[in-house]
Amino acid sequence: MNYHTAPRQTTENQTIHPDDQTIITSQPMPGESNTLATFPDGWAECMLTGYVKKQILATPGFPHPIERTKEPMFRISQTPDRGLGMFATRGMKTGDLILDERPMMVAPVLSDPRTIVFPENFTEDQVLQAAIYEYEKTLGFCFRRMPKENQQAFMGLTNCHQRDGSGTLFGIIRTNGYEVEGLKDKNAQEPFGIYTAVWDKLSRLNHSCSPNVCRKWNTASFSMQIRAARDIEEGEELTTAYCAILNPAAKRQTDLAAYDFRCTCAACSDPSISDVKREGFSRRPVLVSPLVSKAKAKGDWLDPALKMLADMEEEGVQASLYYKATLYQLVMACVYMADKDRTLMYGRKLAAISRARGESMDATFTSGKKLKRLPQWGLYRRQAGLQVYR
Ligand SMILES: C[S@@+](CC[C@H](N)C(=O)[O-])C[C@H]1O[C@@H](n2cnc3c(N)ncnc32)[C@H](O)[C@@H]1O
Repeated sequence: MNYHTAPRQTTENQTIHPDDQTIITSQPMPGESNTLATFPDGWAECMLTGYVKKQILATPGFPHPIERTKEPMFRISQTPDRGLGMFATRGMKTGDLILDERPMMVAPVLSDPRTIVFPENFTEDQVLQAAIYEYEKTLGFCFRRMPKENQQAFMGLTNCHQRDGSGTLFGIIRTNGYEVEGLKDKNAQEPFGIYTAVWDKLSRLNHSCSPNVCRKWNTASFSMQIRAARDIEEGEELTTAYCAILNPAAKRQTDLAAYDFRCTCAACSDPSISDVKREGFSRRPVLVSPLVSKAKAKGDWLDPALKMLADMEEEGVQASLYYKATLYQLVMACVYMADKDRTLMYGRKLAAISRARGESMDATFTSGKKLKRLPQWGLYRRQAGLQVYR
């Protein structure tokens, strides 16, 4: 594989590389003399294309410092049955920041075998093995640039791909990597052209199909944040999702096979009820503006969304986008009913889950004054209603 190793000098960031050239670079660039002690937010050794490097450097605010919590929010310790895990060291509210961390390494999810020339008589299997061998070799260059502390932390992570020919570094990446949303090659064709990253601490999060944290990548700070997806008690294990949580249990187990464990969470242990509920979450009722629909009883506007919200909370799927969408629907129904107290109550929940997801929201639904300025606020006077489709 052809690649360019960029020196760790700040001036190196001025070098323009061709879009499709693979580069090994440190980002944010710490400069040659820095160590983790003198550059405490850390940096990632990255294997990426010239195109992605340009995107990173052009991100407004890059390199923004990472955000720190006032007190430590977690510890890493042994679980009874799933190796190490992260645990809350204090009670938290939805949206609270738990950790903002820069990765140790960023690399393509898969190396693209189409960029390598193999002997014509190679079988498909030989091509795959040779591509993995080449990829492992290139990852080695990335790895050797890491500070000693990170090399040790990286090699100490779990590797559940020790017997499938993955190679040690690739095996650790496959076990511990989270996709870095936002970094994508110019002509990305998944699974090629997308990126994954490995963290010292965040890679200790175990999986749950009812996760209690949301993850959010931020290119400006070149870091991933986790925040509480619901209220969390001190001592609770912090969990994230390694797969799409609204899929049926059987599909989730198939996706999790890549991590070499069977999920035994409540939803997987008794999927008959959970599967039906989760399937329904993605077909939630739709509310239509009162201007285009006939008046209905107020309960018809609110009850389906309230029932959906309660079911989602019982299933523990607050980290799903549909939870936020249901809350938004509830807030809008309360707006159309001119029910200020309930608008603000659900508005605060909506603001908290938006914070948890790392999505900004203005104060329209959390401040009585701002709410009055919302054009929809006056619409209830027109005596219409919200049509509910099921
Ligand atoms: C990213 S690591 C998570 C941290 C890991 N427990 C450790 O000790 O480093 C992923 C590995 O943790 C284990 N794991 C994660 N979630 C699990 C779960 N819900 N049940 C059983 N094992 C799990 C599996 O061995 C999986 O391959």
